[in-house]
Amino acid sequence: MDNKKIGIASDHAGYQLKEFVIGYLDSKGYDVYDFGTNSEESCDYPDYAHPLAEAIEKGELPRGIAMCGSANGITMTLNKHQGIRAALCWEPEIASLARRHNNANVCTMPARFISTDTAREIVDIFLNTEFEGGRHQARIDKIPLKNCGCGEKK
Ligand SMILES: O=C(CO)[C@H](O)[C@H](O)[C@H](O)COP(=O)(O)O
Repeated sequence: MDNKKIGIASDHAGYQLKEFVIGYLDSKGYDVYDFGTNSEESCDYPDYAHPLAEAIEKGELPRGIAMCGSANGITMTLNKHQGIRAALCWEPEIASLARRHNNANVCTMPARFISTDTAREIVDIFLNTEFEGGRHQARIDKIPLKNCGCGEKK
């Protein structure tokens, strides 16, 4: 998979930050796939989060970045997809842990609560930090309901 490919999505609240991050990724030579939204006109984050998640699940893109106002709604939506591990990153150390311990494949950011400088730092860490595996892989393997030993197992 081409590690220079990255998907990005936001709602209206995340639009300005999305445009900033696209410009930053372009300047670093990333191949950015923009799933919208395309303005600050009010919209619904699931309409943009689901297509991004599907592209990652299908293997068309290795990872993504997404933002809404608080990042809660877009993170909740992305994590409905079995192949997505979206982590809400509001500061750099959380972004590092999201990669090292959680092998996050989508970084989400709360556009209304972080600066562009912080967002740039979070993006750099998310894109350049390796997963540590080991005990963390064993934990990730238990995230799907079918592997957790609880109610949904048939
Ligand atoms: O933060 C969000 C969801 O978790 C969204 O960005 C919404 O925009 C947020 O809920 C605020 O909604 P509003 O329509 O922008 O007031």
